Amino acid sequence: MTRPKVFVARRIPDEGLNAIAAACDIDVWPGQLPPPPDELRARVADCDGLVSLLTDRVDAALLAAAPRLKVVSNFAVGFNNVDVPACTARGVPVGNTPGALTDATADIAVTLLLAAARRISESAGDARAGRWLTWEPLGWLGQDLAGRTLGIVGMGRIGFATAKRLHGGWGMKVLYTARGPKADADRELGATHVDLDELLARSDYVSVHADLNPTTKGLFGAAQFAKMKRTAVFVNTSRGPLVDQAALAQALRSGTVFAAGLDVTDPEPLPPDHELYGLPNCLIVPHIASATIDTRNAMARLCANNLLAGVRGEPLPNCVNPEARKQ
Ligand SMILES: NC(=O)C1=CN([C@@H]2O[C@H](COP(=O)(O)OP(=O)(O)OC[C@H]3O[C@@H](n4cnc5c(N)ncnc54)[C@H](OP(=O)(O)O)[C@@H]3O)[C@@H](O)[C@H]2O)C=CC1
Ligand SMILES: O=CC(=O)O
Repeated sequence: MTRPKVFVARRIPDEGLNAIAAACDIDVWPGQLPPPPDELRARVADCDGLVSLLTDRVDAALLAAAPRLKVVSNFAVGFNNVDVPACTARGVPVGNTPGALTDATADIAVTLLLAAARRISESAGDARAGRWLTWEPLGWLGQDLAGRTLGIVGMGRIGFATAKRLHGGWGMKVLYTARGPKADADRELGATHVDLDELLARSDYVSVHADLNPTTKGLFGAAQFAKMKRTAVFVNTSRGPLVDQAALAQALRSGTVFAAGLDVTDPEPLPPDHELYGLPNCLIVPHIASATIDTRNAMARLCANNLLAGVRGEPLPNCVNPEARKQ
């Protein structure tokens, strides 16, 4: 019996790779950088399965180049890099890795929020550069967290985990947006579902967790930053395109908002000369929210399970388009 052929678009942890290799012939892209689109298309041409990363665009052109493709297993919970309707139309199920990275991502949201509020990046840079001259009564003053109001934009898995940490640890009051009220957040965190304008006006901290979709692209522009408190801290661990970065830079420069912490930008990587890097009240880390050893191993296991189910024609354990199997 011929073994399924699978292209893995980057080296992922061995726990996932070995499970796939035990059942399939695998071709692993060896580069640190993603395969260019034409190379990706060429590599999947005779494949039954694809392991894609959030840096790989899976679109109609790729599907057309891969007539045998039975499954796309995305090594991420976000799947905005995949044209899901095109996959569904071709009958190709798309897998993702929900839950495995919820805690790690919520930890980074809290880290960014605390670090931006307390000016950690700026003050550490000053210390390293010899600008720590004495204990300063008015130096490096930041914002408190205890008892303040947290606004969660997108109360899904990661939004909830972030709110739980900040409500439980710092007694923060929680406001949130989502497409509807969330009974667990209301019950467990005493949270309140509000519209975005109210959330922006009332929150001391705004943490963004909504997925990138047509309703969230460009959700944060100059008008939204203007509605926030001048003492507010803005955190984004979701996706860069939710934010108009020029508007954010202007808001940070002018003191319209106090500080920002970003794990995601648009584009990624952000060019080293980008204006946001020049702002002392903007802390940027390179999309590391799921980057712990255990989390990446857990993602690799979920990713392999999705891939293997797909090449066998079985339902994926975590599928974003289960309707694809009916095509
Ligand atoms: N930086 C990183 O490394 C990581 C980033 N991520 C990002 O975080 C995102 C969220 O992940 P996860 O929590 O697991 O996903 P979920 O699907 O559980 O949460 C997404 C939430 O966004 C809400 N939402 C969608 N559109 C809107 C809108 N217009 N206004 C308000 N809320 C909206 C959804 O609301 P509803 O429930 O009502 O539909 C849902 O609750 C991922 O899609 C990914 O982009 C995830 C992991 C790591
Ligand atoms: O950004 C990471 C993801 O898993 O989504």
